[in-house]
Amino acid sequence: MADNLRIALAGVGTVGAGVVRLLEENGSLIAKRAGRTIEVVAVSARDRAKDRGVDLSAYDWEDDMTAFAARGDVDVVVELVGGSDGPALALARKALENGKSLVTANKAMVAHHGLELAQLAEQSGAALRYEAAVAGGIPAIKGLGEGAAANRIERIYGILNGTCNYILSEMESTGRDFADVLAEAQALGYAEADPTFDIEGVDAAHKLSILAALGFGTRLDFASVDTSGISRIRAADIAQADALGYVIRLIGLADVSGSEESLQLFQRVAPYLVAKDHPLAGVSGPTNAVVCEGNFSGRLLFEGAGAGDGPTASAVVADLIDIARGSTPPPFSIPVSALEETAPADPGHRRNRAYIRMVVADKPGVLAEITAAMRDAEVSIESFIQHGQPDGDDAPVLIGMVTHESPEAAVSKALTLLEGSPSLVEEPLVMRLLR
Ligand SMILES: NC(=O)C1=CN([C@@H]2O[C@H](COP(=O)(O)OP(=O)(O)OC[C@H]3O[C@@H](n4cnc5c(N)ncnc54)[C@H](O)[C@@H]3O)[C@@H](O)[C@H]2O)C=CC1
Ligand SMILES: N[C@@H](CC=O)C(=O)O
Ligand code: NA
Repeated sequence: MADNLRIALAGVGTVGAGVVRLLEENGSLIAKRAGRTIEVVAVSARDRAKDRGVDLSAYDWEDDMTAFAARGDVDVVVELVGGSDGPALALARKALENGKSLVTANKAMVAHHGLELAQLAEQSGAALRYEAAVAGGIPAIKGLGEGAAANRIERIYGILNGTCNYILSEMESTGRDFADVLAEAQALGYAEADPTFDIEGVDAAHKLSILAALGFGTRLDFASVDTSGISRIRAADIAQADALGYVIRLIGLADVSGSEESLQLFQRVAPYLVAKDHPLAGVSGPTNAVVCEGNFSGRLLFEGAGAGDGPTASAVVADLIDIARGSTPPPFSIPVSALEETAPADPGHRRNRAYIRMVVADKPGVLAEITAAMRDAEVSIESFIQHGQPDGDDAPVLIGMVTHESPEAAVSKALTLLEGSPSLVEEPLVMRLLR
């Protein structure tokens, strides 16, 4: 290996340009800490002529980024393109097969193909690092995989998507519309190329599945994450949650249960009501927070910027510094062959309090019908809010109720009993209360 750590950058968008800027500005400090200079050798992106606010003229340009995998003057390929498959995956596979280390911010690719890539890295002796893929600038991968390595991790949860957190907290503090705030999050560089990945919870599910594999030592299982997003949340839900003493946050939550021979993995991404005095309630804007509970460390909380060019570049370069130092543990902390198989846990027995929002016809008997369904499903209601309807006597009304703690299966049963009822103008929305 040459004295300098020679890197090739695939993708020079929000994060890639941030990496170039960071290496320019902090290069000599980083060289001292890493023990050698991190040198950009070549770059590749879709449009060579685009103004990115950084000068790329000193670097070789490759139109085809997969060429990096074959270059003798490249030690590490840094993949900042995105997409679970396509050119990013082709490059990642080739680079690792050829023994080049890979640093990536691509959670979609790691969630879908992380085990295959980790195996390729094990076979060729290359490093695979993905700190930027989970919770942006927060050292969550390092914290969980190294800092908490002595613990059995029992539960991981947190706020894993900056775009959704920005949207929810802006709606909360300004009363602005969902669409306006989403456009702003996109302009600020927080959102994915396809923002439905953010708002429908998929991006957070990618990250949660990675954290679960790393923290629990289980095989990655993105497909079984129970995923819902924030697109159905209205200003009225935020106002009702506020009146009840809660804020709404998109939460990722995972735990393992059962015996070593039959482990069950629970993974969910969904909007939750978070009590205003809970540490996650104060997390606003594009900030993320990751909580892990270790059997000796107790609760660890990592908080910081989850999206944006600077923080994400900081995580990418931290991985490069580890590679330059030769300090790279296995991608999932233990060899892929030692990761435990799990089955998806059945959430029906989980006991929660839940907020249920319904939009109902404003006519006699509707509330009786709803409360009868709750009674028949053995769900008891703790509080209930109904707002007056400004649009006239016949317009539908929005009601919100909070249940006492009950099994999720019971709430599902109540909603099944109400299915098809002419009293319900739209499908009810259930948000659980975070414990
Ligand atoms: N923006 C953020 O705050 C964060 C982004 N990430 C991840 O980092 C990666 C990059 O994200 P951004 O920089 O935001 O994206 P971006 O869209 O700003 O940049 C993507 C770059 O890849 C290039 N590219 C895309 N498709 C290509 C193709 N088919 N062939 C050649 N070049 C191609 C584009 O020209 C551009 O230079 C993604 O995996 C994203 O999920 C991770 C954490 C935070
Ligand atoms: N789109 C993502 C970017 C970082 O992972 C987010 O909003 O969190
Ligand atoms: Na991170």
